[in-house]
This record gives sequence, structure tokens and C-alpha cells, in this order.
Amino acid sequence: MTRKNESGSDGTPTDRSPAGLKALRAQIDKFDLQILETLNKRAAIAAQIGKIKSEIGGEVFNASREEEVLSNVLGANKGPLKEVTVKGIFRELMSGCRALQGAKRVAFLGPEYSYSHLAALERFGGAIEYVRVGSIPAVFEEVGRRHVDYGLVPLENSTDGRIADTLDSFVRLPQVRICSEIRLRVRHHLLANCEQTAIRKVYSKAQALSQCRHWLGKNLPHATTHEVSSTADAARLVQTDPHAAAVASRQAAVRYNLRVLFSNIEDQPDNETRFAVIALHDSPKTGNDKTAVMFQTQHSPGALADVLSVFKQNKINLTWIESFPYKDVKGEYVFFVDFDGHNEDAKVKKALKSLEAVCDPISVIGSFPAAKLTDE
Ligand SMILES: O=C(O)C(=O)C[C@]1(C(=O)O)C=C[C@@H](O)C=C1
Repeated sequence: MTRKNESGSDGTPTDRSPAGLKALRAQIDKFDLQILETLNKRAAIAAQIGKIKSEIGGEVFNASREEEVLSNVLGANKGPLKEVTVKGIFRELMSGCRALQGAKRVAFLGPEYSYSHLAALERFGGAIEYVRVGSIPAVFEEVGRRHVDYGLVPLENSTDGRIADTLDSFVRLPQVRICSEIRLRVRHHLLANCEQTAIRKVYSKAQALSQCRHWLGKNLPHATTHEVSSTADAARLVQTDPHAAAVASRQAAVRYNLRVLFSNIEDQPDNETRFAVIALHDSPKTGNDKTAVMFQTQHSPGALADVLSVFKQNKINLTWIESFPYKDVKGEYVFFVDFDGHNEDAKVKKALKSLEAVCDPISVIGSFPAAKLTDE
């Protein structure tokens, strides 16, 4: 039944007839042109900012400013558009504006539709060239040699802990800095082109299999697990196999034409991976920042306690601490720590000065805006 002349959300009567529909679409067309004009005015201002940046040697990608832009618009959003939609629109808008300023290339650990790729899309949007490389050290090399402007690497996962290749690469290329972090809620799905009962093999990246091991043991007890280099590769592999499934993202299912047999099969319901955007610079202060450092200590009793007491004395909250073996010297360890604050904050400066006296040596890997969790 067609109901006519009810009230719309703004109080004006809504004509629910075909003529009413046409009138509403005409309103949308009018707004679209206004939006387009406003978007291009904004882009022209961003292009002017780009000119100033190239004159003063400023970086095109400014994670701190982008956080500020997002928090301005999300804070002002009264709906009905959801936060995730507004965020997506502004992410693409800033991506386009960055492109006008000359942001060119981002390297990530491929292939496409891996979680690293999804994190890169989340931060950089569509208007940038993505360079797929085969390993985490290769992402660092690309950044270090200035073949790309930015790199995207995983830092840690809430279930599996640190990504050793990333930490090791910071030791090898200390000029590479973290300029932004991305916290991605990682949801794994079982993808296949066969029924659950036919599955004999499950392919995925080691970490993804590990993050789903209880689910797989319970639901596919007779299937064997097989590690491949990425979740997206697993999805590609099982396309034509009538007895295989992959653990991968929903986006990989779409890309490789697979059915999602089961959703959200990760054992930990809050499974999250933290990624770092790496570059040859870090980010300006926002007031809600983190700083990452790596250091070694002397082999003496209490050496690590002396380091930690510097953070305590300066009332600095640690957000992550990892130790990992320094591959070049047996028995030596490197500590990787991040904490609240920016390296331009007075108390962080003071703490870093004191840390120099108790570390052997210490280097700042970067200050960057603290990220909020992004869901898919
Ligand atoms: O404010 C700037 O520095 C800009 O270049 C503008 C802008 C934007 O589009 O809002 C674009 C790129 C930067 O990463 C941050 C913000």
C-alpha cells in the first residue's frame, strides 16, 4: 500500500508516490553538485598547503593532522550517517588531497587482500600507488632507499604477540621511523568452494592458523593445517580445490570468489593486530601520542630495573614492552618499548635524557598519534 504525505525526518511531508521519489532524487542530485563543489574547494586548499609543504620541506602525509580532521568531523556528526561511513568518506577525501600534494607510493607485505593490505587501505585510501613486496625486511628496504614514501608493517597481534621480523628490521635500519599506527580488529573467516564435510586441508598464514586453532580443532578435527605465506595466498590456492578451505578475510573471499562458510572463527573475540606506518620521519605532536624506543642494557644486575624506574620517576605510562634476541650477537637482547607521550613533551625529553645514561644505547623509533581500534 502506498502511504502518502507522512512526515519526513526534517518535518516536511514526504510524498511516497513515484512522483515523490522523483522529487527526492532531484534533491539528492542538487546536493551532490553542492557537495562536489565543496569537495573541490577543499581539495584546492589542500593543494595550496601542498605547495607550502614542498617549500618548507614538510611531509605530505601528516598522521597527526589527519587524526584531528577525523575527530573534528566525527565529533560534529549528528547522523543519520554512521561514524564508520563518515570516516570512510573523509579517508578517501584526504587520500585524494594527499595525491594532489604528490604522495606517491606505499609498500606493504603482499599479496593484495592480506591484512597488511587492508590496514594500508584503511590509512591511505585509494588515491595512492600500492607497492606489493614479499617480506617485512623488503618493506623496510623500500622505505630506507626512498623507493616508496611509506611502508606498512605489522607490529604485534593480541593473540600471538610481537612480529619478530618487524622488530629485527628496526634494529637493522634505524633511520626508519614509525609515523603512524593502525589498530585493526582482525576477523578471520573460513572460506571455501566446498561443503564443511568435504574439507580435508586448511590453508593460511601461520599466525592466522594459530589464532583459530581451537575453532579448527573443534570444527574440522580431521583436516590438516598448511602454512602459506599469507592469508590471501591461501584464498587463491583453495579456489579450485574441492577439499580445501582457507582462513582469510571477507575481502579475500570476494576477490577470489569463495564462499564464507563460517564467520569470525578467531579464538579470541577481541583479536587485534597493530600495524605501523614507517617512513623517514615521525609525526608532529597531537596531545594524544605514543613514542617508541629501542634500547639495550648492560649485563649487570638491575640494569633493566634502572631503565624502567626512569619511566616511573617521570610518570610515563608504558604501553608495550618486548625483548627479542639481537641476531648478530649471541646472548644479547634488544628491548622495544612504547609509551604515552610525544618526544617533544617536556617530561618525555627529560626521561629520554635520563635513559641515555642507563641504556647502552637507546634510539627513538618515532612519535605518532595513538590510534583507535578500527573494525572491518
Ligand atoms: O593539513 C595538511 O597538512 C594537509 O595537507 C591537508 C590534509 C587534508 O586533506 O586534510 C591532507 C594531507 C595530510 O596528511 C593532512 C591533511
